Amino acid sequence: MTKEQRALMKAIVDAYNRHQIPQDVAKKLLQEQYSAEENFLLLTEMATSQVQVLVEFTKNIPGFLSLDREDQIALLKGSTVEAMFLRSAQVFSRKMPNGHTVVLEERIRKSGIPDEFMTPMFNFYKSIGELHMVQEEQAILTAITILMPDRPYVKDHQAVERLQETMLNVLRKLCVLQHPQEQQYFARLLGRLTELRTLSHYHAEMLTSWKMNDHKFTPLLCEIWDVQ
Ligand SMILES: CC1(C)[C@H]2CC[C@]1(C)[C@H](OC(=O)c1ccc(O)cc1)C2
Repeated sequence: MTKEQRALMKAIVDAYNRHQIPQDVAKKLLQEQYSAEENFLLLTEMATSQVQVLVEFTKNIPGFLSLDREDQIALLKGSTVEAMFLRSAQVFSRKMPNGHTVVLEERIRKSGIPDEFMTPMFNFYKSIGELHMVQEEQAILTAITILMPDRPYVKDHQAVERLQETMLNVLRKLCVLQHPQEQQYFARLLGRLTELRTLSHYHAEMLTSWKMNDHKFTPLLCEIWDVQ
């Protein structure tokens, strides 16, 4: 890896680690009681803090702030769901002490999310867990997800493509270094991004079903996902 690539990777990993989900949200998962209403409120708090953390992380991706302003918004709005699932999959499969994972899974299952959404979501978490990504890979893969040139309403495709390509080159080298025995590891990582897209489709349905049951979202979530 060249000096620049190592510097880029360090900048992204530092940003990824600097912006963590506040501990109080994670702690609350263990404390509050188990009513569907309480669970929904906790997931709302979790989603809101995840979006805040993602916005801060994105602003620290080298080159992002020099993109066209409207394209920055388009990328954030288009990638938040996928980046959120990717991050929670990583949190789920690694960071969280075992107790939390079981509790979080329990709360998610009992928060009014339609069952047909549960299976794909937890399958995704498992498939991410099985990859045993190092944190550098997680951080760069998240940046790659955010810098997707084909998001709706992106005007300057080229500029986003150039940034994403730089990240892809770093990730490819990193995968060879970190998983020398697995030839296709890099390809498998990118394959997860395809799986993520199907999840964001389910997510839209999840929001609708919550909306139908008169659940309230926070202003930030309404804004980022165009929910009125
Ligand atoms: C772990 C998850 C990624 C999975 C279950 C909780 C999440 C944080 C996310 O929740 C929301 O999107 C969400 C959206 C609006 C709302 O009011 C509550 C949660 C979906």
